[in-house]
Amino acid sequence: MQKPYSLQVYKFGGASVKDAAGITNVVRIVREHGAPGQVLIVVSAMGKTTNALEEIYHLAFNGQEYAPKLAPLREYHARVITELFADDSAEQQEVQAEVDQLFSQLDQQLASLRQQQLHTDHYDQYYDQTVSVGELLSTRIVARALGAHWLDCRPLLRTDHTWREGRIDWPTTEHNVREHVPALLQRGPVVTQGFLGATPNGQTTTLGREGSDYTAAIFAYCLQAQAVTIWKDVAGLLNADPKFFADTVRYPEISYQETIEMAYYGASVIHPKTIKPLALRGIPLFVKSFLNPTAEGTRIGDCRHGLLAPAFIRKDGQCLISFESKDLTFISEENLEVIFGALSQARLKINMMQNSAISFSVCTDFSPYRLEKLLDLLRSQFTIRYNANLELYNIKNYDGNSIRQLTDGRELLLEQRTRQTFQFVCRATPAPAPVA
Ligand SMILES: Nc1ncnc2c1ncn2[C@@H]1O[C@H](COP(=O)(O)OP(=O)(O)O)[C@@H](O)[C@H]1O
Ligand SMILES: N[C@@H](CC(=O)OP(=O)(O)O)C(=O)O
Repeated sequence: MQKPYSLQVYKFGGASVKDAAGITNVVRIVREHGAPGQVLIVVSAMGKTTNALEEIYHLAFNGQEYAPKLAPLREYHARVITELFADDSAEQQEVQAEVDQLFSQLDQQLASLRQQQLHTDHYDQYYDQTVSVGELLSTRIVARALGAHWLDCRPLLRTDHTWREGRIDWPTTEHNVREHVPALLQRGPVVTQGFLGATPNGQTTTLGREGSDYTAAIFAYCLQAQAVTIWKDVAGLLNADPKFFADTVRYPEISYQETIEMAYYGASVIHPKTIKPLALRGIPLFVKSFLNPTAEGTRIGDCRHGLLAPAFIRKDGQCLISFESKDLTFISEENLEVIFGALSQARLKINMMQNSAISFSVCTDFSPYRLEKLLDLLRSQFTIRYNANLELYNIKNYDGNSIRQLTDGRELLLEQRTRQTFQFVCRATPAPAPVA
């Protein structure tokens, strides 16, 4: 397909903009290592800001004191601004004023939430209105440091009302992006927020934790970009998370299909929804190191390759839930329909499942609110037991050796294998050091 714009989309995550030195490095990458042509830069909240906002929001929602947690976040942003811009310069004052305004609005919102004592059904909706401020803050600072145009992505990225996991309305989003963004790009680099969208009536939504990679893919799809580069603190897409596994190997090139599966199973380096829009328009995705921007990294695209080194994917914070019929009746299609319906209503995603004659087990991400909702829906019909604080491991392209490396010494609570993937759930313990 003819690409009308020679556009690169860059995505910088929280780790790359965690402090003033990081933001200076981002500016250097865009200026010195950027490809010729236009560039759209998608930025996440600084460092662990989203986690901090989640905690602050949780306190306010539950009527608790949040101010002692909000103050350090405000100071953190102010410190970065002080270090990044010349003392008393106009740009320092302007960006500080923008950030002050966002913090004041946030404080008002939190104070009102704290008073209201809303039902937990509203938790996800107000979460989006609150936690989204992290990206508004970071992009104000990064845009100013780059001398780039700041773009509020929310009026463009239209979603439905699925709070915390807004589903993109593609035709409207594509129309909006194509109508507004090309003219801005002609004038220079544009900085916008990852992770955010908005409903038709303008309420902010978020796209799921770590969703900024997906935002980069959405813009790239709509604008038919040449490529997307996500800048990470690792050398590329590796066969395991180096924070938990020793001797990892980098994939220099890997197909969309392999990557989508790794991301789906929980390789947190790429948000799982990122790949599909890029694959649909044949846009390559580069994973590169912001610590070593000239290094090769990984190219993800429409390619063929031989057998890859086994990939080890670990997902923590898991919960194994077992349902048993109360009267020893078999787990039938009718029972499964009820269970699946309740899981969907409670917004619990199945990561692995298995059934036997009178019992059905699912492994999901642990969320106390959602689990409580599921129990409310099903406890009259089933005996339900669950274990939390578990880990789910997937070995893609496994062999006997890789299975032994990971399973030896562990008590497996659930296990399954297909031709390409070996999966198991076990209790959380320090991970062994396999690979290579
Ligand atoms: N297969 C993998 N290859 C590389 N990194 C991985 C992999 N799986 C998990 N990771 C983790 O992903 C991290 C980078 O992703 P993330 O922290 O989400 O980046 P950012 O927030 O900056 O976008 C790495 O530091 C690494 O610990
Ligand atoms: N800030 C959001 C969105 C995101 O994608 O962040 P990061 O790129 O740092 O993973 C989060 O932490 O979930």
